[in-house]
Amino acid sequence: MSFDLSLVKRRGDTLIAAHVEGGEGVTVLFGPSGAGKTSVLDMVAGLLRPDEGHVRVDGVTLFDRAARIDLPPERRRAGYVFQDGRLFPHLSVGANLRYGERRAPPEARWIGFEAVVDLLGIGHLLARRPRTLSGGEARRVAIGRALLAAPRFLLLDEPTSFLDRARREEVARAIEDVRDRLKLPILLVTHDQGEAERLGTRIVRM
Ligand SMILES: Nc1ncnc2c1ncn2[C@@H]1O[C@H](COP(=O)(O)OP(=O)(O)OP(=O)(O)O)[C@@H](O)[C@H]1O
Repeated sequence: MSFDLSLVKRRGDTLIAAHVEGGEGVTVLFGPSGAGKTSVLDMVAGLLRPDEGHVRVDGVTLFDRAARIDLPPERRRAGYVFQDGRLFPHLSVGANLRYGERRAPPEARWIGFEAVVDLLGIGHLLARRPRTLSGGEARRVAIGRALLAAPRFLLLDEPTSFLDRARREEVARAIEDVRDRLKLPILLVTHDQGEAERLGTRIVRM
């Protein structure tokens, strides 16, 4: 089992609740704007504290309110790809990727620079600055940077939003490759039904 989540959080007037028991592959959080999908990713990453519940990934407890366990984000080892990518604008693509790699403790590294570059097809972009990339290229680089930090699991927040059809296809294929070749547990947020069905091994409605 990969994700075992039971989360309750009140934010303003909204009560966010999510229950996920997933196997391998991609678990999709699907639902309308404001349902709390990004908040769930933040709780799994350790950026937002749930009011109740637990977060377990591959049998490791990252948070358990009752047992008073609350690992800090850096010990959870999430590869969190935010909706806007958040590449460093002043660094080249290659330097953005190397930044991810430096965050990984050497003994934890399980994938190398060349393997990530090949998997995501970004070798021709290494010298470029983020502002010169297309939306799809930037998303693939952000996924690459997250992978190089040797995550135990990936959190992808609306990875194809604000992209045109061709770029959506490019990013969806990259996620399929990560899913099928790396066997990393992935929690992915979308409000696009087609994308949920295409990428999700299972869909959790919120
Ligand atoms: N910092 C905050 N303080 C108070 N309420 C917040 C805060 N951030 C988000 N919320 C509220 O929490 C709820 C869930 O927000 P969240 O961003 O997790 O939803 P979402 O499903 O990811 O939405 P979207 O698809 O629009 O990104 C919303 O009602 C939102 O208004």
